[in-house]
Amino acid sequence: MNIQNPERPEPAPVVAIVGATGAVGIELIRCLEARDFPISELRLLASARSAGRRLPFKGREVIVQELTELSFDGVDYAFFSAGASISLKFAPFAVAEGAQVIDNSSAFRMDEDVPLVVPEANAETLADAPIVANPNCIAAILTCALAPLHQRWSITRLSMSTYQAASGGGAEMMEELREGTRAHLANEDFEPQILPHPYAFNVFSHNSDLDPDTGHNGEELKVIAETRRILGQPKLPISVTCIRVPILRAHGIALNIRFEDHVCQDRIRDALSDAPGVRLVDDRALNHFPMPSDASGQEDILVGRIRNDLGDPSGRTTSLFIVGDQLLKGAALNAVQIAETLYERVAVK
Ligand SMILES: NC(=O)C1=CN([C@@H]2O[C@H](COP(=O)(O)OP(=O)(O)OC[C@H]3O[C@@H](n4cnc5c(N)ncnc54)[C@H](OP(=O)(O)O)[C@@H]3O)[C@@H](O)[C@H]2O)C=CC1
Ligand SMILES: N[C@@H](CC(=O)OP(=O)(O)O)C(=O)O
Repeated sequence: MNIQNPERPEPAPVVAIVGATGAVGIELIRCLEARDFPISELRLLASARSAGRRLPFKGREVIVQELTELSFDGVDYAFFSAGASISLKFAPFAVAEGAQVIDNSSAFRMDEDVPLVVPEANAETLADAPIVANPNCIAAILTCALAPLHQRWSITRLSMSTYQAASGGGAEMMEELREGTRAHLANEDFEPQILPHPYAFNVFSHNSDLDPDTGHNGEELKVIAETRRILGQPKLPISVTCIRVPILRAHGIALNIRFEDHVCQDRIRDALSDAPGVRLVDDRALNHFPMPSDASGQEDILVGRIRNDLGDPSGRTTSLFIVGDQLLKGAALNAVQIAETLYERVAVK
């Protein structure tokens, strides 16, 4: 398939997506199309189960191929979105073929040689490196919303609880929520397959493995480590509790930010209202604040409920609520923004 864009330098890149049939993979295809990323060939890769499936791209259908070690011949950009073990095994083959890897999994995020990038927060760290990592979805949404504050004022502590949607767990978890809800409403038995608990009309601790020493789950530990790395503050105190909620799509974060000094709420509002990738939703009169139903399918992170934390008598803590579609800014959109920046660099050389 040749889809040449006459506005861009030739030849346009060959792009591969590993995990193209997954929740993130499908959004990657949509993002590449919506943002008109220059592509001469789109190679869609997944497991043998999906080989032969057809997925739409720019008014055509692209046939999904089984991922193998030989899948990366001639590939310029390889987006990996099929889990850490697949990235660890196959990214080296993509790199060996000269491809730029942009990895959505957790495989390389804490590797010092691999930039971990949210363009709004730390674009300056996007060095030329064969693999660039896309953060955990909560870390990406959080740091995108924090960037305009972090760039102006010194943050000395973060404390948060998350409200994580089914989409964070992929296509099968979304299906489990749909099916579990349908069965619950029909008063039928339903045995969860993906999650350890009934999902419909329920709320529980994030399903990642618990660390026996700290009692934190894997998601919480990733949020702490990755947020510190993206903000360039390796010792920033962060308290986090990650919770799974029965929402199909878009994660919420109830957040308290402590600054070094008092920062007036109007200045915080001003900083957020001008920030790229952020939309202020903070209407006290209408009690309208960020919601997953407003954030789903949107590129922007919604931020609101901005107020002084009355629990901190020093007046240095601000409370707010963030909601972002983690399939977009937490994954596909962020990855495509990284690729766009890298491609622009190549194009001007
Ligand atoms: N969901 C989210 O919000 C976020 C996810 N991520 C990361 O992105 C990755 C994908 O997540 P998500 O899309 O949600 O997951 P899904 O379960 O929805 O999709 C998984 C994808 O991986 C493919 N896959 C699985 N096993 C293999 C294999 N052996 N060989 C080739 N392809 C395989 C699947 O193909 P098939 O259909 O053939 O089984 C499918 O395309 C994960 O690493 C996740 O941690 C990162 C940030 C946010
Ligand atoms: N763990 C997130 C999704 C995600 O970002 O995963 P990972 O950090 O493994 O890529 C969720 O369950 O909602």
